[in-house]
Amino acid sequence: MPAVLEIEGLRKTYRSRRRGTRRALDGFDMVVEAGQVHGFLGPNGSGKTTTLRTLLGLIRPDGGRMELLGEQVPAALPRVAGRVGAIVESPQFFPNFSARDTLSLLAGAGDVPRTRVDEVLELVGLRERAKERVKTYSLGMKQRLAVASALLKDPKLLILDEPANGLDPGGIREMRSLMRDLATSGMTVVLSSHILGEVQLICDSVTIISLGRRVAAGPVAEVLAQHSGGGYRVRLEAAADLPVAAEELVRAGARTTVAEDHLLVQGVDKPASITRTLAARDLYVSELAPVTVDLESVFLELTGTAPVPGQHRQVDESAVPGQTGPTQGGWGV
Ligand SMILES: Nc1ncnc2c1ncn2[C@@H]1O[C@H](COP(=O)(O)OP(=O)(O)OP(=O)(O)O)[C@@H](O)[C@H]1O
Repeated sequence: MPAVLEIEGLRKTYRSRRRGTRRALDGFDMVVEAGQVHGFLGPNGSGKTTTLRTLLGLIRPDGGRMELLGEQVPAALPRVAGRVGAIVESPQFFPNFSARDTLSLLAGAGDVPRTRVDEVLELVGLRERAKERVKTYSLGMKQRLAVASALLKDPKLLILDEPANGLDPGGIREMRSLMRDLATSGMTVVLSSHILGEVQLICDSVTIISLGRRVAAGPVAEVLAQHSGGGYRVRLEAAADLPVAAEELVRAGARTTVAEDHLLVQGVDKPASITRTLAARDLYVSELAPVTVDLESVFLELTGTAPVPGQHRQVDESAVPGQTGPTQGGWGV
């Protein structure tokens, strides 16, 4: 399978008087093969958005090589832009326009035949409600409208930054089947996400980024198999004791990671040694279970941090300068 997205040694350091120097990407590599749904995973601030925005020419990198659809970017962006659809910011729509008006306007601006508007409305499941005003739409419908806008040019590659963000379980399910349908139709989909269970369900392959570097990549099953280190999930009667308990277990020789409400403990031969170590310090275990390996535990092991729901985006993230109109976040139309 040819690669439709290839990044090698990407580097980016932000320098600002107010926030000082921050190295966002530190020699990052990524490869996405054609026809896949590829999950791009990483904790808050690990460099996902910087990567996607750099690929799309919205940020200038300090070094590295990037290719989209076999052409070097940013130099070839004017040539490849028509074949890449992307949503990297929350799109803004005119609230009094309908979905059809919104897409017709974008189609007109992007030299896209009007017949494509009905096609994409059908694809994202908005045809029935296409004449209603956007302000009456649920968040899930607005997300689907955003995807529809990115699909207008019938892209070969679709890049979505946190497409399931803020959606209820029904909306997430709809987004999941939409991604799968698009991949079945031959499109390659790259989605950044912190909803790991979701990624495990819909993605063929993943790249995990931590502190601006790739820490794991490959087909989901392979990444899981390579990191089947197992271990135990440990909960305590008082969650406030987790950091102290982690210190004790590390002192006793176990590899221990602190998550929001539990510890992941690895490198112990018997679970009894965990309870014994902790009880000796008056720390009482309320639950101790072997970890079945899923993406969440691999992610935790590799990045040392649990994804925090609802905190995937930097609150201080700056807007893309110079973008106006109904789809601020849309690109490639
Ligand atoms: N405009 C900016 N100026 C200065 N630092 C920035 C800027 N944008 C991002 N950063 C910093 O660069 C690092 C990577 O941020 P980035 O937004 O790419 O991560 P992310 O993985 O997308 O995180 P999130 O999931 O929270 O959006 C973070 O330390 C962040 O604070």
